[in-house]
Amino acid sequence: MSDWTEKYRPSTLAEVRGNDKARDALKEWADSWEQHREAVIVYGSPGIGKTSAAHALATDKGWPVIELNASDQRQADVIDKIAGEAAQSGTLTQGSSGRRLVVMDEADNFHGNADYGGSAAVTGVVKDADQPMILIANEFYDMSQGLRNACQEIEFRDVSKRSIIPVLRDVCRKEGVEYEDEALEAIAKQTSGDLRSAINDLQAVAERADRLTVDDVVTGQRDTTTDIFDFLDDVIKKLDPQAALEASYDVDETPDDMINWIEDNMPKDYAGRELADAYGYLANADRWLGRVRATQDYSYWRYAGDNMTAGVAAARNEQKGGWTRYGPPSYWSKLGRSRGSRETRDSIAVKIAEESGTSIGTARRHVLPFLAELTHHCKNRELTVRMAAVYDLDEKQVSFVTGSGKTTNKVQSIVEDAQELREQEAVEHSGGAFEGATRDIEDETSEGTESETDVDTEENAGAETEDATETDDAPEEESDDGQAGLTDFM
Ligand SMILES: Nc1ncnc2c1ncn2[C@@H]1O[C@H](COP(=O)(O)OP(=O)(O)OP(=O)(O)O)[C@@H](O)[C@H]1O
Repeated sequence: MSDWTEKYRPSTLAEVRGNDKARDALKEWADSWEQHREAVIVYGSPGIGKTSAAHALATDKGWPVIELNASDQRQADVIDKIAGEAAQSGTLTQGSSGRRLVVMDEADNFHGNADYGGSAAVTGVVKDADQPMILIANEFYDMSQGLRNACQEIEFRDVSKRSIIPVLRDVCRKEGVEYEDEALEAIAKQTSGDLRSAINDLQAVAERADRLTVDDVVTGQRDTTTDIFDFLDDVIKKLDPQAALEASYDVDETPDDMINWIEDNMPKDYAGRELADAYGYLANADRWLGRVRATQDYSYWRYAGDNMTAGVAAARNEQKGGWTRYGPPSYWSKLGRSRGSRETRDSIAVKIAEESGTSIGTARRHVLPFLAELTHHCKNRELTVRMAAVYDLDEKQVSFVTGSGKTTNKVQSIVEDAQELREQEAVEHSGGAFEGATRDIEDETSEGTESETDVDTEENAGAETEDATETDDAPEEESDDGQAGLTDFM
């Protein structure tokens, strides 16, 4: 079955749903471009129609599109060249007033890239561009001030449930899928504003059931991983190195996530020499990913990709068959997929760091996976409540750590109980149960290296040292007052 989000991508602005004001503003920007000649930043959450709107606008105006992608067009000269071409071909073309619409995706990915001249180069291009240019971004304030000042801005908001449901209904009718209204409601609700995910979920459920019912939707988890399972089977068992590499282009995972999937599943089929060789390739891939993080030069992704796909396939030296139960990488499956989940993760790490006196990096890399394991699906409710209380976590954060749905009563009631516990403890003044435990982890694991700088801002670093001294006064074990410390549950 083809991808419904592509099949039903709006082709004209009129088909872009739920963002009428933004849509009109975009049209107005384009119509008046000859007068103001400014670029525009279109920003908002993923999957709400920003890219679609840009392309639909181009169709409506009869402007051919030139696409720039921030992750592979990092260096100033590449950007200059392409923008130059856009400008040039524009003046040579007949019809459509010779205009080209330059669309730059992921325009907020340039930040912190000063060494490469990324942000400055884009700002330069934006100022000099002789063509209408749309920059698409998730986070407006992740872009440099210079860039923001040089552009107009249009915010796309999350698509409301009220706008999502008719889109889903339409797709069902066109696909001849029968549905319960409640099923569509449930999909719209669980994807909170992200229309692309809603359509994806709809398709996933429709592939399993003849008639969509609420039960199908509620029991069927978000089915975004089907592809990766097929892909794992291909890389690990079937394809030659070249084909394995090519197969990876169709998988909707970043190399950072993909390596975790491969690393966790490959040993289920590989053994001995081939296992050792495959790990060698994964180690190479990991080194390249490290270089990407250090330099923000995303062109290195391809070397990481080569190693983790073609390399792993090349390490295979005997026929593989049968069916293997692949699984999502334990902890990583919950992380890093999107900016949203990274932000949630980092917000939790900050709280852990503040409470426990660890660094934010340690909190994220070592404490958080540990908490995730212990509170998995809130099975140990008491412990989950304590965790939520100690770190003052909200529903979103609890659901992130435990992997339980945020809207379930379970998570809500845990957060309520945690709140109560906090209030009680404020009265009793009895210190955090997790402090000793997280400090132990810090002691065992801290290597002092901090290559990721995304959340470790100076402000946070300040908080870190302050809290570290506080924690030193805290007792190592906390169980004597009847409140179990984290270590007591292990
Ligand atoms: N407002 C919308 N109206 C109609 N369809 C939409 C809308 N938003 C999203 N979609 C559907 O979701 C798909 C993805 O949307 P699109 O790529 O435009 O989102 P985006 O906001 O640009 O996301 P990203 O920031 O991840 O690129 C579209 O192909 C379309 O099927």
